[in-house]
Amino acid sequence: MLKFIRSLSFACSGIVLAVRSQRHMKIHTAAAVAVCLLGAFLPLTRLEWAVLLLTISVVFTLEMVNTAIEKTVDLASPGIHPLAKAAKDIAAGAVLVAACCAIMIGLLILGPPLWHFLMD
Ligand SMILES: Nc1ncnc2c1ncn2[C@@H]1O[C@H](COP(=O)(O)OP(=O)(O)OP(=O)(O)O)[C@@H](O)[C@H]1O
Repeated sequence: MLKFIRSLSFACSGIVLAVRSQRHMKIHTAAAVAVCLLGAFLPLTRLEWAVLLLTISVVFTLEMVNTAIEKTVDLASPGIHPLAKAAKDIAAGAVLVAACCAIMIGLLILGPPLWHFLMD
């Protein structure tokens, strides 16, 4: 049990470190808070909330994995290397794919009820 709590605290400090040190994590956090606040004012179904939360978690997870890959590459290959570039660019590309899909999902779910709310 004590080992589990220790592992949990290391994982939590990893989240805090990622949010504090990574500009993109701050942007994702601000976007996630804005989406949740907006969602709280709109009549969303449980399924829509589930999709929004899943989407937010995918973006956060990929950004943290991207950061971990960047740090591992910097440690393993401090000099310039084409494989280091490929690893970092592919990891960053994964975040970009998730972020673009998240924007589209957000528009699909929040767009119509927000439109009704503003037009009524
Ligand atoms: N060791 C390296 N060898 C070759 N190219 C690299 C190397 N390190 C970084 N690059 C190139 O420079 C780009 C920027 O790398 P950097 O480590 O600054 O990440 P970043 O995208 O600025 O991330 P962040 O701002 O989140 O720290 C990479 O995407 C890659 O194309």
